Amino acid sequence: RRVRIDVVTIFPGYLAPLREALLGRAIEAGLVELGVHDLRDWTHDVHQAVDDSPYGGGPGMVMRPQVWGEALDAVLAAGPARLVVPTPAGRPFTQATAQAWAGEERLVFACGRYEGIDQRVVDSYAARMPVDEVSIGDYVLVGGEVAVMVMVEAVVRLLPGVLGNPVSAQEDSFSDGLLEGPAYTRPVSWRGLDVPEVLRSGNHAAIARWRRDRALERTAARRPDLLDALPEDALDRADRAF
Ligand SMILES: Nc1cc(-c2ccc3cc[nH]c3c2)n[nH]1
Repeated sequence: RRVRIDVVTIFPGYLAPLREALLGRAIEAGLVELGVHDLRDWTHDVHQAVDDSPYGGGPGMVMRPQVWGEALDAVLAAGPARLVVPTPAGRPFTQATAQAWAGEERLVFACGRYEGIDQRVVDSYAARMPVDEVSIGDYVLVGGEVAVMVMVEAVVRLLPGVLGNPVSAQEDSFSDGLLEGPAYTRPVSWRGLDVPEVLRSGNHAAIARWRRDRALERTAARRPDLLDALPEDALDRADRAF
């Protein structure tokens, strides 16, 4: 199954890293198609204006609906898709979102800049296709491009054939609801710090127990919200020590 991803932005160069490394190889292997489009290609004025002052006043500029409408109509002409608009005001983008989108045939990302895109763009497309306004976290970026990079990477790594060892995609930090614990490799002693004995014991039950304990400990310390979100039966008696 291949996914077609299109991105519309006024800074197409910002998306260039998507063609590097793992994702670049996935594109070359035909596992995913990526199209990056310059919003200004759909302007008609000499200044290629994509923004204008906000109705109701306030700081900054808002991106004009007409230009976005022509760009998205053109990009969407290739077939039905899910439209994704990054915004700090969006629903949280999570691993579950990435999993869901990995099953889509087409994703179109609209990268805003300035104070964002005229709301009528989202409203008009939401009438005829799935439109998701999503946030990648509670911090404010200057535009949607970085958020799109994050989301594209999170989605594409889940596609069959993209990751060398697909199991790691299943055993993500968030797949059992806990954070990933610490990892170690050679040398056994480094700058006076030793690898925990249990990991070199060959006792796989003890190793599994130790790893779960470290994951629980870390989750309790850093993300108690994830612990609270665990289903009732997720923690056994040994787990409840944390
Ligand atoms: N999670 C998150 C998204 C954004 C974002 C997304 C689009 C635009 C357009 C202009 N500023 C933007 C900021 N910041 N933080």
